Amino acid sequence: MIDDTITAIATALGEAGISIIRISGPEAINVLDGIFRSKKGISIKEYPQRKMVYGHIFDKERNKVLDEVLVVYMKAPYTYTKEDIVEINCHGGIVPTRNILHLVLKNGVRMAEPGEFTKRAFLNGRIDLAQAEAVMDLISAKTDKGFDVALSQLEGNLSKNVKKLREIILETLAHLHVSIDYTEEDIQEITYSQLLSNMETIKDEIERLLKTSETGKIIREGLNTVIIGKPNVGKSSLLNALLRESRAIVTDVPGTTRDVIEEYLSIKGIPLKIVDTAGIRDTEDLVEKIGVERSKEFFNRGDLIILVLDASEDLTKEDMEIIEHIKHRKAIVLLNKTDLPQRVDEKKLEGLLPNQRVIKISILEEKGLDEIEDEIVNMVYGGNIKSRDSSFITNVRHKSSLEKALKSISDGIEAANQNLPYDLIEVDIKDCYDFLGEITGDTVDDDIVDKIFSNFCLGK
Ligand SMILES: Nc1nc2c(c(=O)[nH]1)N(C=O)[C@@H](CNc1ccc(C(=O)N[C@@H](CCC(=O)O)C(=O)O)cc1)CN2
Ligand SMILES: Nc1nc2c(ncn2[C@@H]2O[C@H](COP(=O)(O)OP(=O)(O)OP(=O)(O)O)[C@@H](O)[C@H]2O)c(=O)[nH]1
Repeated sequence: MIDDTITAIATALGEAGISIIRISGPEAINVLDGIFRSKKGISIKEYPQRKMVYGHIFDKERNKVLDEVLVVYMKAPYTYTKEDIVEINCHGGIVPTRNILHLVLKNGVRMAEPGEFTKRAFLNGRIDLAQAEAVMDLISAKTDKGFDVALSQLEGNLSKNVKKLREIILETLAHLHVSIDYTEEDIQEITYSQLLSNMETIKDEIERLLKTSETGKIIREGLNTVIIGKPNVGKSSLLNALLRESRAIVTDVPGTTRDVIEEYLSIKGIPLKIVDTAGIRDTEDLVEKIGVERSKEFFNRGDLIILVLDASEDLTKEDMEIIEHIKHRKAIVLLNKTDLPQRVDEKKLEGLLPNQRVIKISILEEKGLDEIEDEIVNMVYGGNIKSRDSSFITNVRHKSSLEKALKSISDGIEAANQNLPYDLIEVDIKDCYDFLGEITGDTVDDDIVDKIFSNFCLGK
């Protein structure tokens, strides 16, 4: 049982309309009662819970009004933490917020650790571990899609899938158990073929979930995208067009993009971390050379390569070299400047790069940009096109638990295929069950739980 009372500033510190100081725990209402003066001069305890009450925060020791506020008291267990909660809404800004926090801390309340409110919601059983992690993802989401996926997980959609799966496993384990020690007569024994069929179903579902993790990772972390091409083909112009604002320098002198520029943008909700490299070429200029080295490094690390070619000029040796390098990479080829007389044979180009889409564009005339965006969306969702809804594995911890569960169930299947004794298979199935339980936090060590919440922000 958690019996201390915690507090934190729930809003970002700085000049703002209002700030919220949150208090959770058994002493919350007593603490508020000691520092709050309602307009009518009656105790906050006389007001109904979950109603905003107007008044002032008063420091008795200093005989000083700290701020004009609105406060609310929410009674356990129907609150965020399932404990008594008090929220003080004061004026935004560092001074009143800090002063009120200090006053609360002087009244026997302890400063909350990062994520402690949400941790209490988990420990008190309002949400499971995957849902708690989703809270953090909600806050850190950079795009609509990232937010939607996190919200769906907070609502328990991932947890529901995992729980369903664990129920099937538990049922299989029950059948297996009677087959091993013949105790309970009302549960039927299981044959090897039934066992195998059950395990295959479990394996399929785990694999299905795992397949969503590639897209899930991109939704959460962004797609590392590298824009590559010779000088002057229009790389910076492309970046600007995608950003719809000019942050990279655009000129017609080759080599203006000296180093690597990184930008974040969102394409139909998919976060892209775009790197605009210094033109890949041989150069005598040292500064440029460093840029070029870094370009190559980024090129090797990118998840997606966007090669820009100038359609109005013949392909050069440098172009051919880059083309050779991207043959086996996830790449999109853009034939730019198609507003000018065309000298590049696109059929020949498509022949050189049979696995990549070649898209004709003119950044100058703003043609082909939609097609680029559509192609990126298709590449990201790829095999997951059916699951364009919001169910994705976005969390590496969940992915790793699923991988371990998959390994266990695969071991079990192999054992059953060899007609090995049931009690050996039982161990694999039980492992699979436990690994899946790590996701929802049913089977997870305290130190892992602590580590997860320590990455949360203060006040959440
Ligand atoms: N002022 C304020 N705004 C906030 C929050 C908060 O804690 N305080 N939230 C937090 O970060 C988010 C909302 N999330 C919440 C989730 C659950 C409960 C809650 O009280 N749940 C109870 C009762 C639900 C009900 O009334 O039906 C429960 O689940 O039992 C409150 C907020 C966003 N906005
Ligand atoms: N005609 C035409 N010119 C374009 C088009 N796109 C870009 N340009 C021009 O091409 C020149 C080079 O564009 P940049 O975007 O600076 O090219 P870059 O590849 O980033 O060049 P570096 O920084 O040297 O690597 C500029 O004068 C652009 O205005 C296009 O679609 N058509």
